[in-house]
Amino acid sequence: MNVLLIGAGALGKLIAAQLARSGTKIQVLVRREEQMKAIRERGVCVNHNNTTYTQKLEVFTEISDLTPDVVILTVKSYQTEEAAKQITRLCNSPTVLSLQNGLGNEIPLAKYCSKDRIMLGVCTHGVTALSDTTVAWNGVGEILIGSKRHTLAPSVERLVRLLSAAGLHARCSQHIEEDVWRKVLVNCAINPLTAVTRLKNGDLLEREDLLRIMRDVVDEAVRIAEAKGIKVGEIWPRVLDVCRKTAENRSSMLQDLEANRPTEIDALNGAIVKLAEEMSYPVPVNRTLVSLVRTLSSKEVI
Ligand SMILES: NC(=O)C1=CN([C@@H]2O[C@H](COP(=O)(O)OP(=O)(O)OC[C@H]3O[C@@H](n4cnc5c(N)ncnc54)[C@H](OP(=O)(O)O)[C@@H]3O)[C@@H](O)[C@H]2O)C=CC1
Ligand SMILES: CC(C)(CO)C(=O)C(=O)O
Repeated sequence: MNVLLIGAGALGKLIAAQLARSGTKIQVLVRREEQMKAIRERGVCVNHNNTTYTQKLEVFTEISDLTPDVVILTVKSYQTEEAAKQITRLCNSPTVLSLQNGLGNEIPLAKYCSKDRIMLGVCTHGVTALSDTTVAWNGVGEILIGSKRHTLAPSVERLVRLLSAAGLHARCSQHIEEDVWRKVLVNCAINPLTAVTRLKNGDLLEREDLLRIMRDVVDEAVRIAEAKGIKVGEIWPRVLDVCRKTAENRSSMLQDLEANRPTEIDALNGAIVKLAEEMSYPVPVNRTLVSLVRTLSSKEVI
């Protein structure tokens, strides 16, 4: 099976390196010549559990001659459309797996790829990019893969086996929409609040006032999920558990703000607000956090 991965950031480099190391044929599409040259020269270096390995990778900036069976998308949610357009330039019609966080990544994908070939994934590994060629794999998690249409493309079970053989703990999910929502709800509770306060995830647990805000974020967002017919179950204990297990983390949204990069707020709390508007449900706490994060990430704020 040929796999093409688009986006060699933190998560992409880890997945590509682990797959290549375990013998899967994987090609990687990046968008900068500079990164392509660096990976061709030095390979990708993965730091994990006080050990380091380096893996050579096939890397390109041009997609046109490739014929992958599966495309794995590991760009940020706001980069999906640009990446999806590139998929149309492939010679074939592969299965496309989004491993991105957030709601609605499949919408721009569906403009360019057939819906029955779009698969969604939920990834709970924790990876930080240290450079264009180096990542730190800080948290071992798992990858769930499924389809909103409940029918898995034939290549998916094979991909799940390859990801598992690569040490990435993958499995198929029959309820991927619920799984995506559960992760989104946790990210909605933790990410914007850590971004606004500049606290680590674990610090949120120390403050009653912040816990109350998180609880309100979750309650509002769970109502939206339920109104959409998504059964998410108990989310609050999950939020507390993730805060405890990732206590020393600076959330991805906080890191994005500090590095002056766009954040994924629109695919998280922003998506909740959008759905709430469509249904005329009030979500004041989510709305406030979206405004604060957007303001902080606008160029005018120092
Ligand atoms: N990091 C993690 O631990 C986890 C991340 N996720 C999710 O995975 C997604 C990716 O996250 P992460 O890896 O951290 O993000 P990064 O910003 O580190 O990586 C995104 C990469 O995509 C590249 N890219 C963007 N557009 C294109 C394009 N059109 N063609 C080729 N490459 C492109 C970027 O290139 P450039 O460098 O040139 O900007 C960048 O290298 C997000 O949705 C995130 O929420 C989910 C679970 C865990
Ligand atoms: C789970 C959590 C909150 C870990 O930091 C995360 O996914 C993120 O930072 O985006």
